[in-house]
Amino acid sequence: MHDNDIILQGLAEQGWIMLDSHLPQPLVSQLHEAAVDAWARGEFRPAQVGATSQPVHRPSIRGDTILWLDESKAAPPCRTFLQWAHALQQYLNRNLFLGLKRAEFHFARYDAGFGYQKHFDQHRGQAFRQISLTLYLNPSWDASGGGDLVLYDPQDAAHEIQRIQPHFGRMVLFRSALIPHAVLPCTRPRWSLTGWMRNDA
Ligand SMILES: O=C(O)CCC(=O)C(=O)O
Ligand SMILES: [Fe+2]
Repeated sequence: MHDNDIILQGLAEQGWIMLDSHLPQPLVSQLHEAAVDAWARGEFRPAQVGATSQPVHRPSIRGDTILWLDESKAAPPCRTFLQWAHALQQYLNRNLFLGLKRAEFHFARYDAGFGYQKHFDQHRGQAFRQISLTLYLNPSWDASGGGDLVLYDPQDAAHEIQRIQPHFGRMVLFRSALIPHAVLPCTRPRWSLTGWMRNDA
């Protein structure tokens, strides 16, 4: 089965899917380098939580620093990634009828000791995020690094359904409205590229 079909089937039938090595390894390496370079230049900002009108910085809830990708200014590997994501968005639209209109992505870096408490990716009263996607950018990660993504049961948010280590090149997609999830605290810096496909223009 083609990888896009696997993504489609996972999202349609269980609400989430994990893939290893879906994107070419050199591209993932270049994305990692782009993230580290931008971070070293001081371009990352503390992530915030809450409604867009009054977001707040609460590192005990959400401890990452992020950099939103801007297609017009993005480095070549970021553009390649955004183009790939756009093609996937079209494919999902043709097959899942989600009415996806745009996508937004940011690099994220969790420093040692930080994670992200259990949450949904749809903000209250703003149900625009339909598909969540995270690509992990951590060369030679192992279990001692912590930082698992934990997915919980849509029917019972106390019940874990999956723990996912943030290995290099691994990608997770899930239905933003459906899957409660958390990032466990990591023990070393944890890099990712995360974003959402949305149904607003
Ligand atoms: O990095 C991850 O594994 C997930 C991050 C996340 O849940 C988010 O940014 O909303
Ligand atoms: Fe999330």
